[in-house]
Amino acid sequence: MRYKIYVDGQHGTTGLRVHEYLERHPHVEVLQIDFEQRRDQKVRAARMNEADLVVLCLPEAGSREAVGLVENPRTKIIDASTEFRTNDQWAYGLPELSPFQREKVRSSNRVSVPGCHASAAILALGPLVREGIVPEDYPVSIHSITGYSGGGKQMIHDYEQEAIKGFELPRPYALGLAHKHLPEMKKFIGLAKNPIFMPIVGNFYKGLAVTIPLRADLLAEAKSRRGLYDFLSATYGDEPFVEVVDPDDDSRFLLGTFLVDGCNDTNRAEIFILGNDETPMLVCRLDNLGKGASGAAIQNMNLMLDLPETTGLV
Ligand SMILES: NC(=O)C1=CN([C@@H]2O[C@H](COP(=O)(O)OP(=O)(O)OC[C@H]3O[C@@H](n4cnc5c(N)ncnc54)[C@H](OP(=O)(O)O)[C@@H]3O)[C@@H](O)[C@H]2O)C=CC1
Ligand SMILES: CC(=O)N[C@@H](CCC(=O)OP(=O)(O)O)C(=O)O
Repeated sequence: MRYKIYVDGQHGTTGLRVHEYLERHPHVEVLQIDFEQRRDQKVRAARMNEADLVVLCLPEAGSREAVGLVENPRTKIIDASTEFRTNDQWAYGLPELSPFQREKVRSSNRVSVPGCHASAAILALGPLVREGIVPEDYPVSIHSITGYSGGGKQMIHDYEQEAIKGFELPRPYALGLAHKHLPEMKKFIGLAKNPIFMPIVGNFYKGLAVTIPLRADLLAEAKSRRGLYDFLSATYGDEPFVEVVDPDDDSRFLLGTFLVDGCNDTNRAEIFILGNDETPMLVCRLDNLGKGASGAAIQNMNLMLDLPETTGLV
């Protein structure tokens, strides 16, 4: 049996990538619309209500509107935007979030895809807060380096067509420290207050690494780098898409520097514990269009359709 899937926003950055995954997927049939019809509400609504599952790859307002067009009670929805991520009616699409989350996704018909920076931060820090090793009122500070495809069609255009002067250099943004991923980071890491978060966008297409330095003397339970590694690697066990890298493994660096593109073209996230025993530093890298968006959408789709979770993904 092949499930009918419709991708709304299929000509955008995330949508195109979801399409690429679906074309190689053995258990789905993709419902198409012409490029000219991509904003035609009637055509889109017809496809959505015909589908077993819809993937929304739209800005927030578009997602709100599209959800309202789905009348078929059997149509499941995955939304890639920020719109529903902290909405309790929706399952947060990070199956590795806790021992219960995979089942929650599997049994939900409304699932939101986590933000790319948020996915990396939650995977690295969430288990430590949940276990009480990092106190929930710890003053968490996070930075992230990301490729420009995270900014969608407009940012890709600005980099590749406009070649705006200044864009050849790394650019810190969200300078008011009010990035849109803060609510989901706070909620799903389990923090009492928002973390301080500042991302930097660089002159490369994709790849992302989030960094979270910790002060060992402020932890509720003393842990060396190796102690943190032991805890996190036991937490993620046999997870197919999350790897915790042994602190003695030096093979993944370039002349002592960190590579943010090390998980590109995969749905994987790698967690490193860098720094030292006094100041351990969690770093999580992923492909912002893989585990940070489109790959994650496919992983969730597999769960929601009761297919093997890794189908079509590496
Ligand atoms: N890029 C990334 O790394 C990530 C993106 N996301 C999220 O995914 C969503 C899509 O992002 P992204 O693909 O980057 O964005 P893009 O700007 O690249 O693409 C958005 C697509 O949505 C279409 N669209 C916009 N508004 C409407 C509407 N009202 N009705 C129908 N179609 C509409 C656009 O059509 P048109 O061609 O006419 O402009 C375009 O094809 C966003 O919510 C974003 O936050 C999530 C994680 C990562
Ligand atoms: C470079 C860049 O602008 N990146 C985006 C990340 C996009 C993302 O993860 O997803 P959502 O838009 O779905 O939250 C940003 O930081 O807002």
